[in-house]
Amino acid sequence: MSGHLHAAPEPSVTVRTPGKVNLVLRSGAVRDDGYHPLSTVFQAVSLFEEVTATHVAPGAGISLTVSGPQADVVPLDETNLAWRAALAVADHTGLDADVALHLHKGVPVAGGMAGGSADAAAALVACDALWGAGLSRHDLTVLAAGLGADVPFALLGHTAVGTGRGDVLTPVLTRGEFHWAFAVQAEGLSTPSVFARFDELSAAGVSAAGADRAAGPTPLDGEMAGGVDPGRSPDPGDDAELMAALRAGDPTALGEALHNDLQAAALDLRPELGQVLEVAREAGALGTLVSGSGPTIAALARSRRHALAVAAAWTTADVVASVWTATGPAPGARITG
Ligand SMILES: C[C@@](CO)(OP(=O)(O)O)[C@H](O)COP(=O)(O)OP(=O)(O)OC[C@H]1O[C@@H](n2ccc(N)nc2=O)[C@H](O)[C@@H]1O
Ligand SMILES: Nc1ncnc2c1ncn2[C@@H]1O[C@H](COP(=O)(O)OP(=O)(O)O)[C@@H](O)[C@H]1O
Repeated sequence: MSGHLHAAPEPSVTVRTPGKVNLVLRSGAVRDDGYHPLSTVFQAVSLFEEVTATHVAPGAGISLTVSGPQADVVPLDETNLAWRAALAVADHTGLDADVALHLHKGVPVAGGMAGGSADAAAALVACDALWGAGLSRHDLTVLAAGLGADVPFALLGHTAVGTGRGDVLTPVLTRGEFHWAFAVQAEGLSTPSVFARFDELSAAGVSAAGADRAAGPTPLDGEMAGGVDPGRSPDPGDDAELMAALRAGDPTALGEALHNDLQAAALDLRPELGQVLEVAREAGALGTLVSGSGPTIAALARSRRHALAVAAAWTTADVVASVWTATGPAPGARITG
């Protein structure tokens, strides 16, 4: 007896996407559309979001559930970026937006590590696969950029330069594995409010290096003065030393090249972050900085063991809500089940 073998439609698809740290973030003056021109280097780290998309009855619409350590502070309605991602796939393809989404959150919420963006990227890939939409990588990237400046990077992963709003990506060659410790605060910071404070500080002529100095001496002092320059778009060519450190897999050189123009604004809004930076430096971190718009503090360590020692120093000093360790770079969106 012979017959056609039909692959049974998958009842659900699970996609894993990484959180990120910005190794360098330089911002120009705010544009007319409210966005800032950026020159940033993203590194994906091994803290992952997992989004499962499951078939539901036709006409059932979108539903959303969330699990993980901070699930209670994640919106469960159409403001959730994963929900918006499912709608974007349906709108683009003309398919019905019928899906049950479950998010398992492994990235700190509102911490400057782009967990919501990672959910959006995962939901794009999961809905595309579940519905058999057959979107190209290019289609997915365009939809991702429409959802948020950070979303295309969560698709791509690894390490990449971001220009434009941070959504125009160029992959960066790196060697080896870098070890990170992350200090997470009880309350997140809103990205627009940090950019708004950045604008105010820029207008007042306060440089990023000035705020860093207030939190203690750093190898970046002097070198980064004038990092806030509202007069021009930032130039990725400024980061040759960082690129060389990544290519060589040299964590000491990478630590010295870390820089974030939004750090002054985040420290201004949360002065207590100065102590978190200080504790990491005392624990021998190779470099420290605010991750993205904060308030998470990222510390680059010599090894996995050293990352754990930095995390332990934060816990002992009682200056954080939770500590996380991870390695980078990590891969972008992957279907895992
Ligand atoms: C600061 C960064 C650094 O990687 O990350 P987070 O710290 O949020 O993770 C990103 O630029 C955030 O990207 P994302 O969170 O996707 O931003 P979006 O949702 O597109 O924009 C939210 C708001 O942030 C501000 N914004 C964002 C990106 C940008 N290049 N300029 C901006 O001024 C705008 O006020 C915008 O309305
Ligand atoms: N899937 C999601 N996960 C977390 N937060 C989300 C999500 N969708 C929308 N949000 C909203 O976006 C805000 C910032 O989200 P998140 O991506 O975690 O931080 P950040 O932008 O600092 O990297 C949250 O406070 C929440 O209100």
